[in-house]
Amino acid sequence: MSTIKLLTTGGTIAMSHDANTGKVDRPTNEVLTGWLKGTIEVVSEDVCNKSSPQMTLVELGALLRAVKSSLADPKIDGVVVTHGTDTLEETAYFLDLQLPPGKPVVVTGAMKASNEAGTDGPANLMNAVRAAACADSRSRGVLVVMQDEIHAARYVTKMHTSSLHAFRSPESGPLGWVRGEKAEYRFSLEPAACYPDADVSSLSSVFLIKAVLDMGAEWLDFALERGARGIVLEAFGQGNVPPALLPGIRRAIAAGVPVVLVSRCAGGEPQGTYGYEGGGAMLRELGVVFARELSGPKARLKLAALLSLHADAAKVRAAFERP
Ligand SMILES: NC(=O)C[C@H](N)C(=O)O
Repeated sequence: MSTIKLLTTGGTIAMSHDANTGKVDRPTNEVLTGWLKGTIEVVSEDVCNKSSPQMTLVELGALLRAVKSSLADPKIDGVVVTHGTDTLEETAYFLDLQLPPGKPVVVTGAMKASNEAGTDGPANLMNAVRAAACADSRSRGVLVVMQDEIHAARYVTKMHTSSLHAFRSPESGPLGWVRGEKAEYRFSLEPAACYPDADVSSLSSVFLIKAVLDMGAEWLDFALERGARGIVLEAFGQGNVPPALLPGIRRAIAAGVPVVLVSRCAGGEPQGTYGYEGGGAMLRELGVVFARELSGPKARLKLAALLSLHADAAKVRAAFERP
């Protein structure tokens, strides 16, 4: 029988709904071990007990250490992390960036509290444990299991505020499904670069700025004044911004602050297609780095990881141009 390490961090999967106040609160990770009794060998450890908007680099650091030491234990075949869904995709990608290929690591959560009718927590947890116990889940990067779908941390995103089918991968679709007791994969990903020695502690100095219609360069200037070490720009469509942003982008690049561009669109990759003022072709010429399929929050994590490794402009570009 496989042995899976369950690392709990809180979130709705560990919360209950209070009928008197109508609030979902009071995380208690014990509920998780109760659901799993007798189904598979699971050893659990509470890393923290927070809702996911409250997660910080302190908890992420503790989680990474707990995952690494679990993976190093020869008795452990795979790891499942339970997490609140709001920032689940960031934590899953944070782990993905730093864990080399090997034993499965699966992140899951729930959209409904543990005592709500139709709660998805038990099924999500069961499926995550099954996926982690499956040898075919090895070396696929960190996986996210919600419902019976298996997603890549690199692509998955929370697309709905409350639906049980909130997690989707608009660019790739799920990699596979948990059917019965087994994980079945339909697609494989190109292996992504991994940065085991990275340290994302500079994350707060990597600013994420969203392009909106008729905006000016103030947010870029604000970021530079606040000592930004990197800027991720969530641009329109194929990678275009309002022309008024251009002076701010030029100032950032001249100051040695990398500007990494992602798209506001949930699917597709930004490209240097348009040659007009503010278009992607012009941004490329200015030295803006295009981040392929990553979302803004994930590109921010990757840029912080690269900065911690003292990556220069050429290395930042090369790292974002491949998965
Ligand atoms: N469904 C959830 O887990 C949402 C909750 N606010 C959290 O992220 O902790």
